[in-house]
Amino acid sequence: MIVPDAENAVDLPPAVVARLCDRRAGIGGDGLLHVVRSAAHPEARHMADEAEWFMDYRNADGSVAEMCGNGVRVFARYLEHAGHVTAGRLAVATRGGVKHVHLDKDGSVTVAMGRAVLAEAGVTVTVDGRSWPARNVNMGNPHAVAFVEDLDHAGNLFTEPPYEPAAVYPDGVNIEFVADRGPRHVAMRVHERGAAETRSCGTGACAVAVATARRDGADPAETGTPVTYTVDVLGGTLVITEHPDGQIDMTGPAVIVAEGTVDPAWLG
Ligand SMILES: N[C@@H](CCC[C@H](N)C(=O)O)C(=O)O
Repeated sequence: MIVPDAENAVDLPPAVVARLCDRRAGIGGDGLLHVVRSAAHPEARHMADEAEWFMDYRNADGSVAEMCGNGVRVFARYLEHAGHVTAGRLAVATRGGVKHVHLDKDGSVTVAMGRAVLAEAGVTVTVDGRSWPARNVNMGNPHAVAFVEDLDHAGNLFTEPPYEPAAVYPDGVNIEFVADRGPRHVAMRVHERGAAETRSCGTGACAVAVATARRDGADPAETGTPVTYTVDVLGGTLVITEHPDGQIDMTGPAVIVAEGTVDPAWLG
């Protein structure tokens, strides 16, 4: 859900965000993108020279997250739709730093996601009596990537699958389950921190692509050749390329599906 508020005048405490994102009592969403001018937001003022707009991202439960990969692509789509930018390249400020986005003429949106950080300390994730080791990948936000034979083995994902040691992720984690679909082609399901199962997670898809590449013995830093993975998510397909310098590009569609106004009395 996108809330335009250029001058940062709308108060969005966690309870209001959670209510707006509630699919029964509110509008419904996996998260909320508060669209604010960087200069008008205390957390983004230092990025204002580089990026005019700040994506103040909140998870569906009202918690704050560092980054949202799909969010930043649809954020750019909204800026174009509202006439703030034209197609082409633009910079968006996020809590994970400034991200460069390209609005392609074919309707797809590519974002330069930065580098993945892979940590040695992983966890073991358990669902319905099955356990898998999960790779620890940070994309600005934390991920645990588990390779499974069958995506159904991830269960219903209504609640967060238990993992240990819990201390590896003191701020919580997004958990991806990955199954092979073909050469450099995988499918994933995700349980997102602060949102439960979602139909796509962009930072998650990047974490999955990098973890899969390393599992497959592919490292662009070593070969000097970019590596591209197609990642199927429940909501569609994302294409992830890791370059020799570690930079990751993510491409996929971004569509605004509806617009409306919220009754301020309800919001109050
Ligand atoms: N739930 C995530 C933030 C949102 C990630 C997102 N869906 C994406 O597309 O990257 C978190 O708390 O880190």
